[in-house]
Amino acid sequence: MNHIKQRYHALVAVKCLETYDLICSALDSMNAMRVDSISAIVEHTFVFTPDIILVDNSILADNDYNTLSYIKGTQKLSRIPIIITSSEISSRRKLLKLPLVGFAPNPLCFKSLNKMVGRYLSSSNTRALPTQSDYIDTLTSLNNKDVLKIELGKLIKQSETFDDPFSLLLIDIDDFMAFNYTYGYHEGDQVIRKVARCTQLSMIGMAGDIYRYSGAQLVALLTESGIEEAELCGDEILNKVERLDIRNTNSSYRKITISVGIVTLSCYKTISEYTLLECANKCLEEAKYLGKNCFYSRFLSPFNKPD
Ligand SMILES: Nc1nc2c(ncn2[C@@H]2O[C@H](COP(=O)(O)OP(=O)(O)OP(=O)(O)O)[C@@H](O)[C@H]2O)c(=O)[nH]1
Repeated sequence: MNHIKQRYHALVAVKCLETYDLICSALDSMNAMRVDSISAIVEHTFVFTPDIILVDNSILADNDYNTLSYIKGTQKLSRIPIIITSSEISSRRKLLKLPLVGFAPNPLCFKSLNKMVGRYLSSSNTRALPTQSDYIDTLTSLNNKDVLKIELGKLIKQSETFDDPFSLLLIDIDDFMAFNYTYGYHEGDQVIRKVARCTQLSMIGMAGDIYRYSGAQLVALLTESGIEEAELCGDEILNKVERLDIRNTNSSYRKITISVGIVTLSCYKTISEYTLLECANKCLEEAKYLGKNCFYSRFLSPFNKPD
C-alpha cells in the first residue's frame, strides 16, 4: 500500500443498516465508510480514494446515474470498481458501458458479493508504489498538496537561514458548494481549471509556484516576495477571476469570485508548515468575513507572531 493511501478502503452507499452489514461482511477485513447518497460519495472521494465503492440500488435516483458516470470519468477514480446491488441490468445499460462497474446478483447474498468484490479488486489493478503522477493533480495539472508541504518546508528553512522573505497565498473559490449544486460538478471542475489558469497568468515573471491545496483551494508560493508584491499578485488574481465573468446566481456578485488569505514571512525562526497554513486560513476567513471577492494579508516576523 502506498503512502497516499488513506483511512478507508471501501465506500458503501446504503440506506438500510442490514444491507450495510451484509456488504461489510463481504468486504472481509476492509475498513468501510458508510454514506447515504451518491453526492456524499462525490464529496468523500474528493478527500480520499477508496479501493472499492459499493452502492445499494435502493438509494439510486435517475439523475444519480450521471453522477456515477462523473465519478468514473474522473481520472483519479476511473480504476476504482463500483458494484451496484441490483440485477436489473436492462435499465442500467449506460452504466455497464463504464469500466469496472458491476451489478451484484439479486437477492444479495454474502457469498456471491464476496466473490465479486475479490474479482473486481484484482482486475482493477489497485494502486502500486507512488509515481511522479501521484504528485500531480490530474484536474489542474498543478503540483498537489504533498509537493506543497515539501516546498514549504524548504522555504521555511531558507528563510530561517538567509532571512529571505516569502509569501503564501491561499485562494478559495467563493460559494462553490452552491455552484456545484446549481450547475453540476463538471462545470465546477471547469471553474477550478480556469481559476488555476488565472493564478498562473498572474504569476508570470514572479518567482514561485502554484499548488492544488484541496477541493476548491489553491496555494501560490511566492519566493523572494515581500508583502507588497504578494498583495499586488493577490489583487491581480482577484481581478482576472472576476473578469472571467462566470455566472453564479448563488453569489451576491452574481458571478464566480475568489477570496485570498495572504501571509508573508520574514526573518521568522522556527515556524511549522502547519502554523503557516493555519495563519493563511485565518486570513482567508477574514477575507470571507469582509464580504468575499477580496484578500486579507498578514506579515509575520519575530515581532509579529501568529496568535
Ligand atoms: N466540481 C468540483 N467540486 C469540488 C472539488 N473538490 C471540492 N469540491 C467542492 O467544493 C465545495 C467547497 O465548498 P466550501 O468551500 O465548503 O464552501 P463554499 O460554498 O465555497 O462557501 P465559502 O467558502 O464560504 O464561499 C464543496 O461543495 C466540495 O464538494 C472538485 O474537484 N470539483
